[in-house]
This record gives sequence, C-alpha cells and structure tokens, in this order.
Amino acid sequence: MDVLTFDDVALHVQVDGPDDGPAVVFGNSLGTDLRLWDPVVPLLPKGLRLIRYDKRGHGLSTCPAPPYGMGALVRDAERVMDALEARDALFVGLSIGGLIAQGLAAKRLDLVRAVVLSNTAAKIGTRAMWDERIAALRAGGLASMSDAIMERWFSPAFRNSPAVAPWKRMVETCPEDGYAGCSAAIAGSDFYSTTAALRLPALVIAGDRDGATPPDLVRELADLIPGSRFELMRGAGHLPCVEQPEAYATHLTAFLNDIGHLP
Ligand SMILES: O=C(O)CC1=CCC(=O)O1
Repeated sequence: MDVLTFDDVALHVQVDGPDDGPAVVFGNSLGTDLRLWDPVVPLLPKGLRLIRYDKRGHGLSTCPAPPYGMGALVRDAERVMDALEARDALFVGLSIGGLIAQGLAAKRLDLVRAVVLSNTAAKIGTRAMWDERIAALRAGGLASMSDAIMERWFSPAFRNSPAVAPWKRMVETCPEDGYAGCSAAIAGSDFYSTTAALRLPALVIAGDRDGATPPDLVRELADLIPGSRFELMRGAGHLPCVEQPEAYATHLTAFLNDIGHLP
C-alpha cells in the first residue's frame, strides 16, 4: 500500500502502469474512494501511468477534522502529483473530483494539460442544501441516507440489481467526518469565473439519469470552456464509470487519442 504523508493528512495512492507513461490522475466523488475507477482502469490502453488517490476523509486516507475547504482538496491533489512527479497529466475528476480538477487546472497548468470533467458542474447545489445534508448526516449517519444516495448515483435498472450492493456499502462505510468535511468544501465552491477562463482541452461527461448533477447543469459547464467536448451517456446516472465502464473507457480513450496523450 502506498501512502503519502504530509503535515495535516496522509493520502492513500495507487499507481498502475509504467513510471514513464503519460500520466492520468483520477479524482473520485463524495462518499467514494479510489475503487470507483476499478471497473474502468483495466479497459484503458496499456502503457499509461494511472494515478488514483483517496481524498482526505475517504478510503484509506486519514480523516482530518471537518470542515474542509476546496483549497485543501486542490492542494492535496497538487501534493500527490508533485510527490509522484506527475506533470502534464490528464486529470479525470468526477463530481467533487471534477471541482478539484477545475481548481487544480486554474492553479497549476504545469500539472494539468487536459481535463475530463465528469458528472460535475462549476457549482454543485447551494449552501442551504449542503447544510441540510450535513445535518441529516449528523442526525442519522450515512446508512440513513444511502437509499437516497443510490437514487442520485444510479439509474433504476442498476440500483435495483445486485450490482449496487458494494457501492451502497462503500458510501455507508465512508467516515462521517470525511463526508461532512467534503460536503462543506462543495458548499463553498463556485468555479464559474475561473473555469470560464480555462483554455485547455476538456471532455465533459454527463449521464441522462444523473440525480446529483443533471445533464443541463453539466452542459452549462461544458459551455464555459471554449472547444470542450460534451458527451451525454444515455441510461447512466451519476457514476457512469460504474454503470457503463466500457462506454466510459471508450470516451476516455478517444479523448486521450485526440489530445495525443497515449503511449
Ligand atoms: O449527491 C450525491 O450524493 C452525489 C455527489 C454530489 C457531489 C459529489 O461528489 O457526489
């Protein structure tokens, strides 16, 4: 197991592929850890350096006391990439991972040459909505919220199948403080103006059954970035890399090819 230790947090990372391959860094969503990408990773072209990490308060990373700011989450991504000497990478961020991608691209263009912004937006929800979510979390824990979370994450077909069980368990076992801390970071994030100033290749992915970041909101994000590509995945919810890994990997591979980021 690889752990990168910093002054305020220790981050669990997993690297697959050769050290000298083109780097692809993955940022996962609220309540998920780096296993979010397990279905997609084996379907990507060989020879890439695939870097995954558990954001603070999730997976095997440590869980500093909440609340977190988006600045800390962006800094964690930056620290992981600096520590692994991963420059000029494609950053694939899903949901809060997509917020981190936007913040990182605005701050460190030397690290990020292109982004995949998946099931995300320039701003996700309102402060009132996130305050309510944190209150519900503190009142009943994640197990009391997991049915509603599955409704946002997955299409009816997937969430009514046995395949949903491990993903439900993943969110139910997420540290409550980590979930609350990252919820606070989302509540305080608004990337409309910085993302509108980004000039880099971007693929923006939406799912037409996404109950957290609906397609119109994701489309609005794509419209902020000149030249971005927008893909709507039909039948997929908030986590299309889980529901439709083959189609998701096909979109990533086509984008990698277009931007010349293949081995
Ligand atoms: O609302 C959810 O459960 C999904 C979600 C919103 C932000 C994020 O990262 O995940």
